[in-house]
Amino acid sequence: MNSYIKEGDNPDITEERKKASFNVDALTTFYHGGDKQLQNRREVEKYIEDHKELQDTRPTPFMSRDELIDNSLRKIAGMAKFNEMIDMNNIDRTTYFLQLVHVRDSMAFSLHYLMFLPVLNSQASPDQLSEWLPKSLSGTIIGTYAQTEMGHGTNLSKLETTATYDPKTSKWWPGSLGKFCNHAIIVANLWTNGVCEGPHPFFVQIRNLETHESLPNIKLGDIGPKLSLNGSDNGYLVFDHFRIPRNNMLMRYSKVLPDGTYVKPPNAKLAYGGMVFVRSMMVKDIANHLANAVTIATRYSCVRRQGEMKIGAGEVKILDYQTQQYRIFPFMSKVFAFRFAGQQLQEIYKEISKELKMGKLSQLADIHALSSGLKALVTFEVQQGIEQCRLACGGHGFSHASGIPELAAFSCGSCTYEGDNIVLLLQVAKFLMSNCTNSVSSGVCAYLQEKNSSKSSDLTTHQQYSDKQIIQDFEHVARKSVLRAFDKLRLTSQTCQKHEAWNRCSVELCKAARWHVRLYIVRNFLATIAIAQDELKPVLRALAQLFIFDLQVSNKGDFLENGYMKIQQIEELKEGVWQAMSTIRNDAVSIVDAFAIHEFELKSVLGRRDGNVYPGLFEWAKHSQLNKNDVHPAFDKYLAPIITKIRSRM
Ligand SMILES: CCCCCCCC/C=C\CCCCCC(=O)SCCNC(=O)CCNC(=O)[C@H](O)C(C)(C)COP(=O)(O)OP(=O)(O)OC[C@H]1O[C@@H](n2cnc3c(N)ncnc32)[C@H](O)[C@@H]1OP(=O)(O)O
Ligand SMILES: Cc1cc2nc3c(=O)[nH]c(=O)nc-3n(C[C@H](O)[C@H](O)[C@H](O)COP(=O)(O)OP(=O)(O)OC[C@H]3O[C@@H](n4cnc5c(N)ncnc54)[C@H](O)[C@@H]3O)c2cc1C
Repeated sequence: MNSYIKEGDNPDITEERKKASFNVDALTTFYHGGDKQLQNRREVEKYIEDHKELQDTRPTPFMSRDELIDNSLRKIAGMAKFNEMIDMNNIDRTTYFLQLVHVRDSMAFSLHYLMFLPVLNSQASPDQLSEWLPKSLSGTIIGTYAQTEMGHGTNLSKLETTATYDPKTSKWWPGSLGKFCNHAIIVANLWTNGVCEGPHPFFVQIRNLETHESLPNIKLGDIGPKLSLNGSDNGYLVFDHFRIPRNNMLMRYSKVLPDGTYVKPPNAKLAYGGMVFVRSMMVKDIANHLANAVTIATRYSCVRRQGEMKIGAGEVKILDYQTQQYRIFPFMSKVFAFRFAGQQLQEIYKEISKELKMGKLSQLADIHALSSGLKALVTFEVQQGIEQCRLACGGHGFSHASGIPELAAFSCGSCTYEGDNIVLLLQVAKFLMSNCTNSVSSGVCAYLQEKNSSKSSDLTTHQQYSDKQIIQDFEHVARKSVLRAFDKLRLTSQTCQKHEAWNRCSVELCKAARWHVRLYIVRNFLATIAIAQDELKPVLRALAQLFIFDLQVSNKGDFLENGYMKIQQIEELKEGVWQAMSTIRNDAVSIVDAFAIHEFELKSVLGRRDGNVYPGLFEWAKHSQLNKNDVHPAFDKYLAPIITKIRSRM
């Protein structure tokens, strides 16, 4: 019996659950990475269900900004009582606990956990750690990561905040900076002995630890309402010749000696490690936001009946329209593709950061390129997918009752923070160009050196399209795109300066970077489902085929070029798309059930597990302040006098 089926559920959604062709719990375990991860999730969910002080007092879309901040801090204060759930030895459970308490409200301490602690941990010297880490873990030190300025976020080399050894700019954007944190890791250009040594991180106290007032020569404030994340006080910080001790420069890798001598790090970019960490963590997390949106759109599409396919036969579930399936299912498949890529990226990051800690830097460029590429491509695709899921829900999708507007607003920030996506794709392109010049490329770039690649695809039918053939075809397209950009850059560089040539080729370079990342995702998706248990292979294969075939059909020009594929082969791939969607249709609700997203996270009337949407919408509307009185006071105040005057003249 499917554990998702319960008494009182909407009959349409129950009918869907009875169609499942696979074991939902088995897919949940596979999707979440095993029993231990699942147990972590269940513990956290039960814990929060049992502790009201960790829950929202009312749906957050009805809250003002002050209420959001209050709600966020109340839950943080509540969490402080439950520090048994903050276990640095069980990061997965701790991260989920933080995420399920705050969901998409972005709590006032996001940056403390997401960047301040990791950067301190990785950039501070052992002595600095022993002094600052215990207070930072206990919460007496609350920090943020303040790198971006009003005038500079991307171009770190031109940061105007200077840290002059013994010698005015504003930091702008950092989360929690405005009102709540009392410390910050400040990234500033270091000047010592009259030389600029580039961006470096500094540990800076910014508020009085007793009164919490801004320290002298520091101005702090909130930057104002944003598209989302309004539960966080993204702020500004103005330094005016603020002095800090030499020892407040994080000195694990580089140092300034008492006489001002600068000791170089093994690699200047080790100082950027915090950004690589967050980019590596973000991908799996942002894929989960797409999983939320796909869950909402899929479940709602099974309880929403609209229009008759056959006159007189009664209105159909909108998920029976092929167009509705095509709006949702490709993004359902992307949830798996991006989650598996994000999972793999976190594993790679963990391995490489161990090597970096031991001073082995050979993989630094690789992890920078991989984390930048996946962050740039996945955040953009997720933003597109959440919007399609909103559109799939029609008018109710536009209401905060659906949960989708909050998801859309939250996810789109990820295309900008932690590095603008275009800027990061250009970083991947730099990495690729340098691998084009290498005589031998290893790892993720080995395909660039393939000299005897096939001149045409040997795809026959989509049923027989093997993993090997798929990867060969994607390697062909990615290699062609990268080498075309390389040749364009080489030729352009013969007619103008290097930086101008780079700019004139930058669109092609971004296209090449995207194909490189897509190849990585496709390869990883196929490898991941190859190790799944047999009973899950059919549904996972259908999802992988949908992801891959739709990607090829949507970019058919790249596959048709130079006759690599024939139009008949593209038509064959289209058939594969329709076939995959038809296979997925009967399992759609069970696939999203397998994401096992708790109602606290989904925050959606349309996507609720029981499918009882319409009664739920009325319950939701009762929270509106406008419904406190039948006649709104503003009517009596402004409109009634005018209407009375008009009537008196009639
Ligand atoms: C659990 C997950 C939770 C997810 C979220 C939860 C919700 C929380 C809500 C909100 C959180 C928001 C957090 C956001 C925090 C921030 O936004 S922090 C600020 C982020 N800022 C950036 O990312 C700035 C982007 N700009 C840059 O990184 C650099 O300026 C640049 C890469 C664009 C350019 O670097 P630059 O040094 O100026 O010049 P280049 O010549 O391009 O690079 C020189 C060489 O250095 C290599 N490199 C560059 N960056 C890195 C790096 N990070 N790591 C390693 N190597 C790097 C680059 O490849 C060049 O190498 P070569 O010389 O060998 O080619
Ligand atoms: C929700 C949110 C939270 C944030 N939290 C923090 C935080 O906690 N700490 C922190 O330090 N920062 C934070 N930031 C700032 C964020 O990191 C920057 O906004 C981001 O790095 C982009 O930099 P920018 O704003 O300077 O954009 P810009 O670089 O000004 O981007 C504007 C446009 O210029 C283009 N562009 C810029 N440079 C180039 C180039 N070299 N080549 C081609 N095109 C280019 C971009 O592609 C983009 O289209 C946050 C931002 C947001 C939205």
